[in-house]
Amino acid sequence: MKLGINTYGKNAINLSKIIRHADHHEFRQISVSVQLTGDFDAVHTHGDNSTVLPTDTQKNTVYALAKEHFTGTIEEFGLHLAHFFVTRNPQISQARISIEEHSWQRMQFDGQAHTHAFTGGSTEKRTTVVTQNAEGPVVLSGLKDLLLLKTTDSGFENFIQDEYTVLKETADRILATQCEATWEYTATALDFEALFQQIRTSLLRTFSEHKSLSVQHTLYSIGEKILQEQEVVKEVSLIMPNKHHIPFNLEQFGLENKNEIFVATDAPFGYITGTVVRD
Ligand SMILES: O=c1[nH]c(=O)c2[nH]c(=O)[nH]c2[nH]1
Repeated sequence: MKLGINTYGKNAINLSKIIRHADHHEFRQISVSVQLTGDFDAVHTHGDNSTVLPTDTQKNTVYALAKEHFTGTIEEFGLHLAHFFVTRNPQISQARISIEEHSWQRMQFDGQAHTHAFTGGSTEKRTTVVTQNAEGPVVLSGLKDLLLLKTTDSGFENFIQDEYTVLKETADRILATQCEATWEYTATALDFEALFQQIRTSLLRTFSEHKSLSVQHTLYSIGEKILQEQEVVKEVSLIMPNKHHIPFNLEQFGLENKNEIFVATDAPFGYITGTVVRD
């Protein structure tokens, strides 16, 4: 017997930061997960902890480095953390830093941005996964739990009809999803803030404008557009569950449902995933 693939680290390190400017505050809230890979055979086979950087220390390192180094994007902070763990510990061959950022919006009153009060509650999170090993760092960025819905320009027709098919073809349905998108960058010295905003806007624009023949069709179109617009993106992966909205049967009450009244169902749901790559 021998040890196979193994990793260890601290998950869900919950960190908030106030960045205090003279006339206003910024507020950031992130969750960081550290996953380390390396030569840890003796740790497992002999209980030899001499090479173990405790997960508690990993957590403390994240808080301590946040003071100086979490000043910009989560990608930059992830790059700093991954570099720190790999360069200080020869036994660690790879550090993988995952960060999710919660969205807090500054309150606005009469067109004036409040200096230190925010609203939260949006499900959407910005994400990054930075992996550093002997080949250098790689940055994947993305977003998750972005709720999207459109009320037309979506249909689903011409699918297989067999003895178990009851689904009606439709040329006009609600398209709704809880989108997760991840894209891989080809470089690490990038304006991650500007790129994120451009890619997110592109995703929303394609979702809204696309004449969708299926979720799969829209997924591909979103990925294709991002790759056309952004040279520094190598590939785009999307997870787009189909959040079904089923027309409610009003005929039982002598009423006609002109595609106006629906029941949103939680489960089961269609689960559509795909990666769009360059040729
Ligand atoms: O966009 C869709 N893709 C499917 O594969 C599918 N299957 C289904 O029942 N409804 C849908 N909708």
